[in-house]
Amino acid sequence: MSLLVRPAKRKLDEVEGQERRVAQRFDNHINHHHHHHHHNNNNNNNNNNYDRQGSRSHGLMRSPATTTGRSRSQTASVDTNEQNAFAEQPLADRDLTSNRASPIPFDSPLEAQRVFNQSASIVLIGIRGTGKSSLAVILAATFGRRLIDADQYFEQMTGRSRAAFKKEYSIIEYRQQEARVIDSMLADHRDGCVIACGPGSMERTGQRLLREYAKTHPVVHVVRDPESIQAYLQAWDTARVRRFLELSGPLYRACSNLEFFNLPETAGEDHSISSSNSNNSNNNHHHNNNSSSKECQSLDHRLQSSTPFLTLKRLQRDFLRFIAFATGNFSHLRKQQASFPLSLLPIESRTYTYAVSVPLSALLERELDIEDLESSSDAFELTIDMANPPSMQLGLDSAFADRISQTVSTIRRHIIVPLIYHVESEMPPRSPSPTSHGGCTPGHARRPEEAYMELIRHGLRLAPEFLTVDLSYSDSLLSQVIAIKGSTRIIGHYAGPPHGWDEAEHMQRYDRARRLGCDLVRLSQPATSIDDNFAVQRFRHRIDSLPGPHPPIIAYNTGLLGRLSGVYNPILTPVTHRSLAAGGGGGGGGSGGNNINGGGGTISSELSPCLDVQQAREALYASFTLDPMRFYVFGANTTYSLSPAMHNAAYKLSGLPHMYSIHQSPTLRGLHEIVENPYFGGSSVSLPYKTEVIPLLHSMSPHARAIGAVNTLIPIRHFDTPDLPPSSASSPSSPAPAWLALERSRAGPVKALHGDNTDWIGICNCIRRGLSPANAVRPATTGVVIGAGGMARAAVYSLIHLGVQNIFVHNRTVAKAEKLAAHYNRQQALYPPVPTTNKPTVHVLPSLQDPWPTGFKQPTIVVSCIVAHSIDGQPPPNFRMPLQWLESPTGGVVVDLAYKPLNTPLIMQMRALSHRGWSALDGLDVLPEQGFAQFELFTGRRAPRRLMRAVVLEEYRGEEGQYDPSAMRTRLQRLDGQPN
Ligand SMILES: O=C1C[C@@](O)(C(=O)O)C[C@@H](O)[C@@H]1O
Repeated sequence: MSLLVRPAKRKLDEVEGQERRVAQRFDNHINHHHHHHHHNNNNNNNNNNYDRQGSRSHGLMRSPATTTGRSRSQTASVDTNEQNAFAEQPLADRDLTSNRASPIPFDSPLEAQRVFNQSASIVLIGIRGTGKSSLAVILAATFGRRLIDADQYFEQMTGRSRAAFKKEYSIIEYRQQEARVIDSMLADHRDGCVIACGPGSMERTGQRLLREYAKTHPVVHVVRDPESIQAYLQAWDTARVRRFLELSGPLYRACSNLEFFNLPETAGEDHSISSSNSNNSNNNHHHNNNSSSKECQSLDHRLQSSTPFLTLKRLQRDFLRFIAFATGNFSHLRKQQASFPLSLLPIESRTYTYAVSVPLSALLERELDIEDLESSSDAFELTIDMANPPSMQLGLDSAFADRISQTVSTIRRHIIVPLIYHVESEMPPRSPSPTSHGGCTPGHARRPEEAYMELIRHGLRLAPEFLTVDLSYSDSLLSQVIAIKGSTRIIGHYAGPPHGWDEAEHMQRYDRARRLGCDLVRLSQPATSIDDNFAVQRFRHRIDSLPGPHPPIIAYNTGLLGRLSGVYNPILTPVTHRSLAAGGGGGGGGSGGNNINGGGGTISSELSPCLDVQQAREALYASFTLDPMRFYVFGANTTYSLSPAMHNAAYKLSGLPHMYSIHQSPTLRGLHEIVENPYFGGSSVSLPYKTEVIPLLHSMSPHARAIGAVNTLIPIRHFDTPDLPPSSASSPSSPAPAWLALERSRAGPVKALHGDNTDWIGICNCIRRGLSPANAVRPATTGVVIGAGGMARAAVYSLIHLGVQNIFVHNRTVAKAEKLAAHYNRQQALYPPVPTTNKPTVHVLPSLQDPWPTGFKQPTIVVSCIVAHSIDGQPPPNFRMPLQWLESPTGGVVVDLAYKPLNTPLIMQMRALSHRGWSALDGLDVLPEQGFAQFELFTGRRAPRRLMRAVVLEEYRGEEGQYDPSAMRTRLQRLDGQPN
């Protein structure tokens, strides 16, 4: 049949050609996005790029102007099939509810194993306006995958757009053609691609093929809030979008095995910038050039740096993390995890870890601060404590599913610890269906298997690190869950009535969970007496002494009487948080035993935790299980150090009785005084001892060794520890040494010292934060480091870690720069994970008058490591970047390590270039970032990041003691949702 157009060779070549354009599209896309949010802001970089590419039909997000243009041309010919969601003719409600909008009735839910080949193509599906295309571009650019857009593919294959095709042929012919196109699109691109499918691909054949594909490939349903979708589409109203989302949800969910909620960009900087610009656009239509640049200057002043082009940063981070969890491929994530040494250890290998347990109902009903909830706990447990609202559709209510997805995305944006997804097996009291089973709190009914399973299935789609499954359900349900767990680890969970830990029942339950394949087992029951706390300890010991490998056990008593066992349960004890206590105040005890917050269909339970992290930690120290330790910053001149304030505040918030103080000494010998103290916990090392201290060390981390400088000292108390890394340990990319997991808070004589370096982590994170997606590191990326001391060495190492292959060093004394370059060029062999083709090279830039070296791209990363204040009467160096090194068309990021003063000539220079895409970060940005890792190394606990940042900004005093609280507050707000 002539209708089934065979793809012409040339057309196919064009499709192939897309690959090469990905990077370009990415840059371009960033600008689109920027325009979209800040279209009145003439401050935009890269207008050329935008104009050059703007007319091409990418199906990417567009500026409002192009959006309107596109939707008009598109809708002119779109048929009435509801699956083409956003037709010009608004759909009548009748159309929306007609059964044609519902999924074809698959007889069973999609039971994909969610275990994928590493190179398996990733498919993104979703209605229009959810951001599939941006996400596809992010994935393609990050992993060098080929990008295929289903609508474009249709056009390449048939020589016509969908719309044109439908005009020319009958709807039946169109559907046949579409079936053929999607079949070849999926089948011919099974590996190495990112495939973005809009509503046009959701014809019946498409649904069937996608379902099939989802058995072996990640098929991600992309969801977004109706407001953002509406704003993007500029069509319909929000209520209608919402209804459409609800109706189409089941269809998309039936054809996908994963789900990502694309959060709106409203927080922090982006919000403040776009809102002030929109005011502007109303009033100053004619001279918006002027006013918007003025506006930007004043914003600039307030924000210290204006960074609208960083809009997609959070989305990029969120989505890449999601993909890592979803596919179980962590190689990309691992680099980021180096920022948090504890991330490199399996959580069950650490002792006394606590999971803050947060009910969904509380998150939906109240304004809770997720970073605050997470701070200092070791995992975040979301408990689904609400019933699935009755819905017209069978299965999980679409709007409820959206809310769960949105909540999970929001949590993940703010946390760095693992996420546990837990569905309460009990139904809220007013629910119908009172099928009672053993194991329930009296007065509550257990969720019916199918209702429970729906929520579990949905949870697995969100790829949490852990998911609990209630052991009171049948073997067949448990096996089903374990069969589709993918990369998620399953905690077999049972919270039952008091039975006695010495009786056979709990052991049988544990054995059953183990037999079925649970990765961990969690058992609890209310305590009826203090003695129950010792009984559970005996039970745990019995499990620990079982022969052979067996899943770790989490066992504790609930209720006020059971708190002691919660403190001593070694891994992942569920705990509550002060801010969840109903009346506030009163700590965990106040919320004692029940967590209800005024009904609302939530579950009240005596099984909710009634202990918080601080209380648990305090109990460990008060009972002499752990010891209060002493920490220091050691240097020749550390009087102004902000580290004591930063660390002490963090200890306090985390319930750690440690103390951090300044230890100043004119010689290295001063170190002995602090190390001799049996309570010595560790020390920051300041100038000038970062390299001098090396000969005193027993061992060094691979990072510190590669850099040749140390800023963190950790005491070694047990040489016999088998895990202790020998000095010549692992490569720089290897996981953290297991001894990190050992309890760090135990006093005793110090036998030796271990050295690490976290300065490079601080620099790395600041670069990452300031680098726009358009400047993502590629083989041609270059960076400049100013200075040649210990910090400069750390800076070069950061660039190497980020994958920069050509690093240029400038120093006033050229010989020192040459020494630094030689240090790294010599130890090339130290980077086994870097393929031989892209070993980094460090070059020297002898003079600021020189042109930028030919053959190299202009730098997009600059790190300045020179002190900006006068030392010993010497004038400050007043460094500025030579203009001929600042010609990067996409700007870049500057990190200036100085913080006295904050506004160095370099920072001022770069801030003035923000309209060209430059962002600037200073010493106050770097200090907390290196401090988080240090805190983890010192304490074996997660650092309360927001608090540490806040303390640094609050305690900072400029050269003359001046302090600008509002500027500092703004800086802090900008950091929301940027945990790394
Ligand atoms: O360089 C510094 C600054 C510091 O020494 C301080 O004085 O706060 C703390 C160190 O951890 C860090 O490497």
